[in-house]
Amino acid sequence: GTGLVTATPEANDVEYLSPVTIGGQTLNLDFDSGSSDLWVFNTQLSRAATQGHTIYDPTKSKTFALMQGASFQISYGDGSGAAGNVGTDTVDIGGATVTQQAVELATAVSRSFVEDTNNNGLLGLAFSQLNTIQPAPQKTFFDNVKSSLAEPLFTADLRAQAAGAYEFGRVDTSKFTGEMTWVPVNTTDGFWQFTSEKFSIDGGAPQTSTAGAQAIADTGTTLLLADPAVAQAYYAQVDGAVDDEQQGGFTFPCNAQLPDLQLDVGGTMATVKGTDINFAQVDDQTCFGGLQASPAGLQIYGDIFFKSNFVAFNGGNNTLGFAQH
Ligand SMILES: O=C(CCCl)NNC1=[NH+]CCN1
Repeated sequence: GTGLVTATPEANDVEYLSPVTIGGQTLNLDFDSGSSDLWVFNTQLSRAATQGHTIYDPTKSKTFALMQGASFQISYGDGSGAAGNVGTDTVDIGGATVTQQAVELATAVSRSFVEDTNNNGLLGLAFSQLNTIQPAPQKTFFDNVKSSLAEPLFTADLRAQAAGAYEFGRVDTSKFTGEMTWVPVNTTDGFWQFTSEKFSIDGGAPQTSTAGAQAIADTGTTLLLADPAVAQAYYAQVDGAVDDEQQGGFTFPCNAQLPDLQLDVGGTMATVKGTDINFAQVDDQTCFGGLQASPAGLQIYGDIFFKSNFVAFNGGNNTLGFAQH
């Protein structure tokens, strides 16, 4: 089978939310290819924490079962996190269905999740080895649904300030232009990880940032966090750009002409449109860059990258497909 859901951007495209039906109850969740837990806001959380949120009530589901003695605790690259207990229930995403999917019920969530009232939980789409359930890690929705899909893959079609889609089981070739390039994924760390060591600016001469530099395809991260050499070289081409510690990264005059950026994905260059690199206004003249330096050694290609690139995640042969859209 297949499954298709809309991916609706929040303000400033900070994240994208998609409807998921759990035991007959539909919540909007953030699909996150950079983590591997499915957790939801639910009736166990305090009234203060759930104010404004849509919550899952396991007592109202005919198909819910508690996973005795199981718990989870997750923290994300941005410092946010959640923890709680675990059950199983029937999970449906646009027609693709898993019975007895591990559904993690938060009993504590960090402030940023409480404040983001459109976000009612996360659905992890990285590899199951990263699942945080104890005493025994559980499989992601994609791992569970994969064998029932027409093709063992899902695609992310995220758009700048417009509705996009996640699709399970097929590559809709009408969603992109040109050819799709497939690259091998290194699953050792549990991410959709690939080599990305070259870059060019506005189609200029390719430069190497760091030999062997790795990147992950991460729909759960808002920005494009690249090797510091990439960010330095890019903003050197933008008049008035500065690395502003107070703002927490590179800013530039909002009327700046932003060049396109090419990044290699497993050896083939993918383009990130300059227009997508203007992330958000931070004061009347100043804008904050969608491209920033990655703090760790790992590059994290988040939603900014996906706005220019349609990406297919193939769990059958552990490859990633990229195409401009
Ligand atoms: O945690 C990460 C980075 C993995 Cl290296 N991505 N996923 C995510 N979910 C919420 C914030 N960020």
